[in-house]
Amino acid sequence: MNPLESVLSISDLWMDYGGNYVLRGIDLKAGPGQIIGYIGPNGAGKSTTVKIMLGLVQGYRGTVKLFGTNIAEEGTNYKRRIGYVPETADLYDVLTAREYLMFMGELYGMEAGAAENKAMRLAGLFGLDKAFDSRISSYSKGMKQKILLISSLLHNPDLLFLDEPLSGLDANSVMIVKEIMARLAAQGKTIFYSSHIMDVVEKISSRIVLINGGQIVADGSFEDLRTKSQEGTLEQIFNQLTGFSDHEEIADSFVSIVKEG
Ligand SMILES: Nc1ncnc2c1ncn2[C@@H]1O[C@H](COP(=O)(O)OP(=O)(O)OP(=O)(O)O)[C@@H](O)[C@H]1O
Repeated sequence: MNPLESVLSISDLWMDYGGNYVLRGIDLKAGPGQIIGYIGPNGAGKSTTVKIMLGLVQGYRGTVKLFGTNIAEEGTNYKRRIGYVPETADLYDVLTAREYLMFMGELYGMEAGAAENKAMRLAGLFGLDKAFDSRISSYSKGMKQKILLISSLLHNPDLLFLDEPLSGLDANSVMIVKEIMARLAAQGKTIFYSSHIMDVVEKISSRIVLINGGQIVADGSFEDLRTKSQEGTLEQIFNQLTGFSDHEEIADSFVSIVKEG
């Protein structure tokens, strides 16, 4: 198999909800060591693509292969090699971090003691040692996000789906997580990174895939995209490729309505 398709291969992926097409022929292949910035406007179809790959959404047309296996034909074994940080997570927040992470580790097939030990050391590196036995419901937004990141990585997955992984993190933690991602990619992990924070995507992605209206409208390194679009920043490229130039007009109208007596 071509190493550049060996982790993930999506061919002609279509998905509709009651006749409303949200994915229109997505073709995407990825290999080890890539950090793919998967971006697009709200409702473009990013989460739907990711949820299909995770086996959470059925009823699509096309072929999705992970690690060379068609996910429609295999059981759930391939999921052991996947980690996922969802945009909004329902953490079982009556549990403590220790209980939650042990539970997650066991779901991924880890032995309880091994999961506990690894979770405790990872939480310590995120400064969560003192809170490790407190209920997650008492955690701040950033602390919860750190737990999600740990739980996505506990089983050492080869493919990571991260949806706004830096959400709620302070500047120091953001730096740590960016470094972690770069190191994981250097070890051959594949990272699928969805975010609306364009300057971070621009910096950390080795490849950027822009989806609009359920179709891929750009795929390449930031430098490739910049050369093609003749724009300076990823934010400008994003606006150009999604045909958006009305921000000032919309802001004017918004503020004038706000000002109404
Ligand atoms: N279960 C569902 N039933 C009906 N429509 C859905 C369902 N899930 C998603 N959609 C629609 O599919 C389209 C794509 O949604 P999706 O969540 O994939 O977008 P997204 O690119 O992840 O957006 P965002 O940036 O807002 O997270 C949207 O129009 C959404 O309303």
